[in-house]
Amino acid sequence: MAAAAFLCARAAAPALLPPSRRLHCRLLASRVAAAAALSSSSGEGDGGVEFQGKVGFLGLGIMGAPMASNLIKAGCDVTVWNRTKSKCDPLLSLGAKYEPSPAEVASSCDVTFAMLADPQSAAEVACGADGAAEGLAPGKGYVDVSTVDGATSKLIGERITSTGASFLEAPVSGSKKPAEDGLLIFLTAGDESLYKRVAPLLDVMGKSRFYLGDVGNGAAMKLVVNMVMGSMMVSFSEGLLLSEKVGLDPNTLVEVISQGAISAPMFSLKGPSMVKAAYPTAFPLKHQQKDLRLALALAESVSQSIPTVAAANELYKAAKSLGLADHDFSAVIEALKAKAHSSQQ
Ligand SMILES: NC(=O)C1=CN([C@@H]2O[C@H](COP(=O)(O)OP(=O)(O)OC[C@H]3O[C@@H](n4cnc5c(N)ncnc54)[C@H](OP(=O)(O)O)[C@@H]3O)[C@@H](O)[C@H]2O)C=CC1
Ligand SMILES: O=CCCC(=O)O
Repeated sequence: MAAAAFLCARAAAPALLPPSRRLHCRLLASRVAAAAALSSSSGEGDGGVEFQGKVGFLGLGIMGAPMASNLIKAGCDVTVWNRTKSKCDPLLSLGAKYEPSPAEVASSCDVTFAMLADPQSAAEVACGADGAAEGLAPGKGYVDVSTVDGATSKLIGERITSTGASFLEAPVSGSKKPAEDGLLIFLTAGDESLYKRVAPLLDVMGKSRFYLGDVGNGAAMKLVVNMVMGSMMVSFSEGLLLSEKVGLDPNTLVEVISQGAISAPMFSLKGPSMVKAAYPTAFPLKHQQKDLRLALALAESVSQSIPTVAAANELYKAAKSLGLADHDFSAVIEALKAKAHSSQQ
């Protein structure tokens, strides 16, 4: 059965909240104006929207740090934890509190977000020793925004709900810059009341949110989006290299693409630095390859053939073996260059 889905753009968010709700997390200044405009029609008298409760954040990498930072800047009471403790320091300077384990964060907060690297780390932080589940209890919520497969998400969800707490999966579309700008797209599934409860927080960190039904649907949507993105990047890389080889200026190709039907922000954003063989990391190549691996398993589970993705995955694997795992995923072009070089010899 197709998942029931609904989308809420940010400006519509305050209308979801009962007028009586008094939440303690003030929205960013830019959002207060939108909230105030809506509050006059929804009956909210104070012109602001607040979240009631303390917010935990586990995992302060490229994505987690700016997301937590936006919550703090919006006035939320945020407690952080990261495996490498030093990454907490910039957040502590902004006013965050620190707890020494995921369990202690979850126990001291009403809602805890997790933004971890992969299925293994997401499961470990949620369900392992001193993991978040050990600090959860009825009335609390756990929101996993990492990109994982549906089976891992379900496993995490079962452990979380066994404590009496609620679980929402909410992977994000959008990279480092949208995370910094509070413009992510949340692909949520799981407990719908938790979804409604954390909506004001999602609206601080993102520009839109989809509720997709049962746990697993958010993970699946995210993997489908990222498998398209990973294949697009490979195709774009092939185009850049071919244009150069036949004597065209690849910068002109980037410009031509930007004006036509296949225009995409990703090409305009990454193209100019790819031409210069520079790959400043926004989305690490190792995570893109992880997502292709998970998308291939998802396709296999329903006997769907995705040969383009399978071919793209091999190139990302080759790029990893060239030592490019921590570079931006656009560095996959280097695997194509290496292939061309070895076939010339
Ligand atoms: N970067 C992007 O553009 C986007 C990424 N994503 C997804 O978001 C997630 C995070 O991505 P991103 O922030 O880029 O990744 P990073 O690699 O920058 O951060 C990964 C985080 O996971 C933590 N971590 C890794 N392994 C463990 C472990 N075994 N135990 C505890 N913590 C661990 C890291 O801790 P430590 O600091 O100690 O290493 C760090 O906090 C991934 O699932 C990714 O696919 C989704 C959308 C966009
Ligand atoms: O998972 C990473 C997604 C990156 C993006 O959407 O730009």
